[in-house]
Amino acid sequence: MAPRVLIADKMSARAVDVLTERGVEADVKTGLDRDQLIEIINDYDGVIVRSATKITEKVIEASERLKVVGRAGIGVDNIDVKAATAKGIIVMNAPSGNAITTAEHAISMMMALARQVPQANASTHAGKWEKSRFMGMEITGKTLGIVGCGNIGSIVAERALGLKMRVIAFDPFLTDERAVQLGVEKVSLDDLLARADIISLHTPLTDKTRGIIDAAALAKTRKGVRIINCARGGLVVEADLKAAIESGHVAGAALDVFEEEPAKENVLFGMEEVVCTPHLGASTTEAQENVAVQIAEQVANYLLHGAVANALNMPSISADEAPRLKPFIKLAEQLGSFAGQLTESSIKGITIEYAGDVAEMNTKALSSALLAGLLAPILTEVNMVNAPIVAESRGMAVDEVRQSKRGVYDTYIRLIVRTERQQRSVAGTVFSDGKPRIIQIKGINMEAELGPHMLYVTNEDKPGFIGALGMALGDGGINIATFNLGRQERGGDAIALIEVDDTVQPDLLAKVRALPHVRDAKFLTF
Ligand SMILES: NC(=O)C1=CN([C@@H]2O[C@H](COP(=O)(O)OP(=O)(O)OC[C@H]3O[C@@H](n4cnc5c(N)ncnc54)[C@H](O)[C@@H]3O)[C@@H](O)[C@H]2O)C=CC1
Ligand SMILES: O=C(O)CCC(=O)C(=O)O
Repeated sequence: MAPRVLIADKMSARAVDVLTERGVEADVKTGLDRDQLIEIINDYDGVIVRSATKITEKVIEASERLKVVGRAGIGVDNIDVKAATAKGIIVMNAPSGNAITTAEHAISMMMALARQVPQANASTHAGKWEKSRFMGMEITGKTLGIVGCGNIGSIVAERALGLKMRVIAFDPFLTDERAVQLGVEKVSLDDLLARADIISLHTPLTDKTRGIIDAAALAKTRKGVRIINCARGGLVVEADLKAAIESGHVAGAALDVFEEEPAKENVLFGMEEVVCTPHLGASTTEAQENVAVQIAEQVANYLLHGAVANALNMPSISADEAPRLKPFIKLAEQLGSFAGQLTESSIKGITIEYAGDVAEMNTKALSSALLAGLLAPILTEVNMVNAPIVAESRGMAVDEVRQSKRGVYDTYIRLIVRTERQQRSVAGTVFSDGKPRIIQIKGINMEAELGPHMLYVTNEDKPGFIGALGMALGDGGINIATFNLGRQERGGDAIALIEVDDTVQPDLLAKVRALPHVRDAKFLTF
């Protein structure tokens, strides 16, 4: 029986052509509400969506037959990837097809803002001929500040340079070499805020970028600054932006994305200085055809041949090696994620040491899993398939070293990350219970299992530290699940890796950092 795929959002008809040409049955049913989708999802092996249809946990739960969810675009915010992963459903996206179009939308928004095109259009249509009302700003020679210089941000930079703008960029993971290649000046966020005439956002929405443009950030900007957001709604605190426009500090804003979408109501609606579009960044015929063809090909290849491309949650491993490799894949991802969550400047290179038995396994898959773990806290869409290419395109040197067993462990993986500022190392192994353990951090031995919520503290080995830390966490209502300690030598550098039952909020983390003998503390999730 031919596999069946549901196309649940409006997209280029080429998606249907590609599926049917390859022998996959395709049904187009758009505008379904949650219950309607739940009712029919069991009839399909695959579903392809854009951003309107939400593939929630409930939809995933209702599907016994579903094997793959395809996103005709980049962001997968509308898909519960965690729930899909838990059920063994692959989630794929089409990561590059709409980047140019979205960058062009950001440039259009900048022009519309600079010359008040939408407002002047409405006024002219109303027969007002208000020639003196609309005084614009010339773009040439102005400074554009790009926050997030990845696929889309770098295309915006290239276009802006063509418009004779000066381009500065803040992206902690932009290397000096790439900045030179693009012709942009790499700056700190504070520097960007202080210097830019126009700020354009192009980062994913992560814990670090949520609210990156808030009242505090806006207070650091030049009077008359203009803000553009064609990335994700939560990057800008909308109430703070409204206040800054009302005070006259911010001259205007152009927004394609909103904290809540579809945005039928919003605090910024109705403001003369604000230009809005309804998440149209990727809406061109060309981009929609690119992403529809790409995702249809990927979904068909998976359903017909088991080939995996651009999957966010699936390693490419053969059926034979899967059982043995699986716990080491998890270990590799955890080592990468541990280092990735701690890294705050651009990664120059990494070394992955495979020692003992693991050196004989599919280290390509392991290195991909490790890179995906390392880059996931930093980039929008990284998966085991694309992580090595992403690392390479960012000038990150990856060395693999295989060696025979050394020390007390039969086999282990060690990751060494070199950034512009420092070198960090973390090693782990898989015990006979099949569970990964961290066995060394920064050369300090320990044995720790990583849970969903971890607190990582670096400190001086001094009496009283553990009691004070336990007390601070207790006062903050945080229960400790496991407590793992290691130190270089008596009184020297020490680390604590603590599994806690709940999220450690930033104010409590600040209290932990302020404890005597503590050097730093980070909250990590796995
Ligand atoms: N409006 C629309 O219709 C569309 C919106 N998008 C959105 O645009 C955004 C960017 O997409 P891509 O360029 O493809 O992603 P990308 O992953 O290629 O680039 C993101 C960049 O942000 C940087 N970054 C990460 N954390 C940062 C931080 N804390 N501060 C500064 N920079 C940081 C990364 O280093 C990376 O260079 C995504 O949120 C995506 O979902 C994408 C397509 C269409
Ligand atoms: O499909 C769309 O219109 C939205 C595109 C988007 O936001 C994305 O690809 O991340």
